[in-house]
Amino acid sequence: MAATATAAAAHTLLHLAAPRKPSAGPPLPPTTLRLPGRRLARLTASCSSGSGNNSAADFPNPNGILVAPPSAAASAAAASSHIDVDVATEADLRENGFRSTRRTKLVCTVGPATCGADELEALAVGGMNVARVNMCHGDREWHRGVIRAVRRLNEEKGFAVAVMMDTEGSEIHMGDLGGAAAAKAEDGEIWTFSVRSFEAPPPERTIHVNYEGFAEDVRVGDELLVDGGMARFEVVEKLGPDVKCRCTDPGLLLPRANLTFWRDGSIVRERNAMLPTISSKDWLDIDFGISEGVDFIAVSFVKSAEVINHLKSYIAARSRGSDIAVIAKIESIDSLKNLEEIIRASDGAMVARGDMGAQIPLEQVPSVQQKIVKLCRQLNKPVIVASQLLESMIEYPTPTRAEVADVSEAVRQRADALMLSGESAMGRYPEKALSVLRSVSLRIEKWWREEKRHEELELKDVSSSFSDKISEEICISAAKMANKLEVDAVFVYTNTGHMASLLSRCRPDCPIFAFTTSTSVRRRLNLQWGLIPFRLSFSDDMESNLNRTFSLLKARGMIQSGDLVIALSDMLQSIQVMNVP
Ligand SMILES: Nc1ncnc2c1ncn2[C@@H]1O[C@H](COP(=O)(O)OP(=O)(O)OP(=O)(O)O)[C@@H](O)[C@H]1O
Ligand SMILES: CC(=O)C(=O)O
Ligand SMILES: [K+]
Ligand SMILES: [Mg+2]
Repeated sequence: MAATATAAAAHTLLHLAAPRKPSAGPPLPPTTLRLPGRRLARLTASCSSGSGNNSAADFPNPNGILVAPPSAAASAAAASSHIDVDVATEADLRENGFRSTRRTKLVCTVGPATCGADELEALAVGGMNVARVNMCHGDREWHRGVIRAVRRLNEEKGFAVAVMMDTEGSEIHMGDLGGAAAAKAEDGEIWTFSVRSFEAPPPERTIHVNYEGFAEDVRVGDELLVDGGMARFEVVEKLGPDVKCRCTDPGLLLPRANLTFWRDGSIVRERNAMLPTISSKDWLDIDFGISEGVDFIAVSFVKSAEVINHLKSYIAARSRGSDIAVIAKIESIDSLKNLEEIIRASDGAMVARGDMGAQIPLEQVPSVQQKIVKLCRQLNKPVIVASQLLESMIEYPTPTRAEVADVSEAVRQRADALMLSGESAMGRYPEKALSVLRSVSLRIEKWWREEKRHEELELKDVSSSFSDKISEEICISAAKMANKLEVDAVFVYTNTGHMASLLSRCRPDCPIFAFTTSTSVRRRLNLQWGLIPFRLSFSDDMESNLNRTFSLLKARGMIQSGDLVIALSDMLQSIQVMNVP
């Protein structure tokens, strides 16, 4: 790896054998920090004449983001066919400048409000990194349509949206209300909860329950909570398969809402705990997900690491060389008991606050969230904070102050990703909700950097092999150097994505450009904090990789001469600091 430094570039190689402190290397040119954002914003504002490859991003959309018109995107892609970057990320780069691109990733649940091609495209343009489909709702044909529409969007319009399939899991929930959007339960009303199946629509004030042991297990006097307390009932009478309940807290019943029952102030779980985490229907859904090539499978109501290991071997056996990542949803008491082993076994985790809030007292949810986010970062697993982030936006076009504060806190905790549920699945303002997540993330991330609140989080060793340990130490050092030298970006060349995730774990001040040869690794990296994934074919020769990357990115106006960059690769295990020639 001879450093054939270009005359213009100060080029430092830090070899492992003879490590030198960054300050001991040849002097770097003064770090005149550029503001590529301003430069590019000006450029794009005036480049309708089409200055070279920059003409790809000239369209202000209603969200104020610059997007490529399809034809220009296609021609830009053809012009630099060796590097792929998501068009929405490229727009973010141009709008905000690359030091200020959004680091927090955004997951949107797709539902009836967003399953059309235009709505999906609007979400992709608005910054959706991952589209989630929830197998609790809709049938496989519906989900197939959504997954294929996302793939088409990626292929035809240049996005890199990943797909997450979320399993139904076998917790107790209500039926689908015979197609009604919701039902209202009023104080004092008597409702029947029954294990009978009904022809749609069910009789008035009657709710189907999916759990056969329900009528056996509840007792008169038990409290029945819908969606963790959105409505509350008391069991007054048992009549064979029917359970009569009086509404004690009025509320809205949504299709397939989760049910829990409580006795003497504790949740009743004996039989519930016997249900398998992955039901037969879930296995069929998983087969479906594998055959449709989803990027992530999120497992609902995980209880132990065992089920994650089982699923991972199942996926490996069903699809050799598959890149499907398994996300553990932390939403049950058992998952909290076995938290560390579950997260270690998984490829990532979700703080599923909806069901979690039905199983533990609500006031414990915030501290549990913080604990899970921290632990995931320690163990180098991406973590998603989910549910009710902007709940009021299901109906209203602006969030409450409290919701904005909640989103800010998740961003401040440096969670990898935030998720929309009902807001994007069936709300009235999916795009607005997404744009609130985007703008709050950007603002809080900027505030954090300006305040230089580098939290002194001591990162524990996560690697088992010596070679992985070297990678880990390189990433920690590179992130420290990046902050101290105020570099513009870290470039990482990675085949598996591992080195990119180790860098993301350090949460450096600058963005991380992650180059990988595989489209599926690239989509998977979309869930991780601060990573800007590119697809690029590269070789073992770092010198030529760098030169090629520089010229490709320069041609697209994404970097310019003089930008200060740290480059890493998982082939060479080296750190290089250089200015873009
Ligand atoms: N594919 C779909 N078809 C119809 N409605 C949907 C669909 N996906 C989501 N929804 C609606 O959006 C709401 C929120 O969706 P989401 O899947 O995030 O929530 P959830 O059902 O509470 O999640 P989970 O079951 O994983 O805990 C659902 O309650 C449902 O009403
Ligand atoms: C997302 C989810 O499953 C929950 O919050 O319960
Ligand atoms: K689910
Ligand atoms: Mg849930």
